[in-house]
Amino acid sequence: MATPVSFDTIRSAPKVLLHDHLDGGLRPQTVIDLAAETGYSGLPHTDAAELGEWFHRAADSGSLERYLETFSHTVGVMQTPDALVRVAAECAEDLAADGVVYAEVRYAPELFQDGGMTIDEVVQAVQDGFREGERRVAESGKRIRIGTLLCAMRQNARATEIANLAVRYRDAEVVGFDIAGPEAGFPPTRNLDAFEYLRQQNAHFTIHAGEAFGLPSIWEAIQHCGAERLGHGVRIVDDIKVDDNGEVQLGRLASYVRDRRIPLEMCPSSNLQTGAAPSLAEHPIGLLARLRFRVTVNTDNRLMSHCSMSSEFHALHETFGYDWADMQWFTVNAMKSSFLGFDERLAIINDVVKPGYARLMA
Ligand SMILES: O=c1[nH]cnc2c1ncn2[C@H]1C[C@H](O)[C@@H](CO)O1
Ligand SMILES: [Zn+2]
Repeated sequence: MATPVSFDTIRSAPKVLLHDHLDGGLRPQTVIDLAAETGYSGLPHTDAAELGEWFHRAADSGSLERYLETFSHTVGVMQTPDALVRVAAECAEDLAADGVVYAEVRYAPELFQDGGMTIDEVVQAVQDGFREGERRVAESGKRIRIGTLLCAMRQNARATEIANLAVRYRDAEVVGFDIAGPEAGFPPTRNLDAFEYLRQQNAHFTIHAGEAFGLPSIWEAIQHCGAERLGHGVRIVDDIKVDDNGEVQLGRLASYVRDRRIPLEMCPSSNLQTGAAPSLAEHPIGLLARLRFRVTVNTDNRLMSHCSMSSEFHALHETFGYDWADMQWFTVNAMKSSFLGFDERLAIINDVVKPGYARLMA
């Protein structure tokens, strides 16, 4: 008989995470410890439970801009190499404890230079932290692999420099590039040089698009910039019509995204907080999964959204009735869409993901 689906059994299932921000996933106690160690005095609370609650409430703002304001505190305490090593190592441990077997964790190196670190020192510290975290996880008898994506912030003008950094560290588990930050007023085409450079280097990139802004942003990300995946991409539903009889009609852009199997890095809890979807029941993931878009499930910011891969899967199970087969589908979708090489993706799917779900479904 199949294992019943519950939060605890979902935690034991192998999961793959493609969209998680390093500076959005700190443990509240770590924020407090690092603030004390580094002399950061701006925290609204010094009790871990209260601080965790504060992040969640403050991020629950209905707007992406206000949601992003909460990052000033996490970024504020991540300005030394030691802080970055600790945050990255704990990130690997927390994800592994939640049953994540492969993750692509992203961050913007340019945000961590206030204390004088060079951009290379930032990347090296984060890489050291992830390797340390992977080692601790292996010691505990589990296994996780973490690739990183380097983000450039839309509002700054350093995309080409950060793209170059991603290429320089591509053989050290930096698997790709992204642009993040406020979407309205900062179209991805501002960074065309960076995307052109990455394509010439045969490098991988995703773009946050179609979260706070609609179809033009998605269209630019794919057709002008050449994004392989879409961060969020929820607004692709604006190009899908469902009539009163339930008949579905896809516009040209939605068809293109589905036909080309362009992965959607969907982050349901985050979308509820920024106002990109009104409720989980009305979240476009239901329709997009039913239409067999290449949907993946992600956390975005575990601290701000007070979530994990397991809590996202569990909420989706309760809302849409997704079962183990659906969770395996999301997980295989994610692994197929990762920026690892083909052989490595296949090995994780065949050796880890499929046997894990087979056990749960047996
Ligand atoms: O959902 C998001 N949309 C756009 N930008 C975001 C989102 N979540 C986090 N960020 C920003 C804030 C972080 O400081 C930055 C790099 O991780 O990315
Ligand atoms: Zn994001």
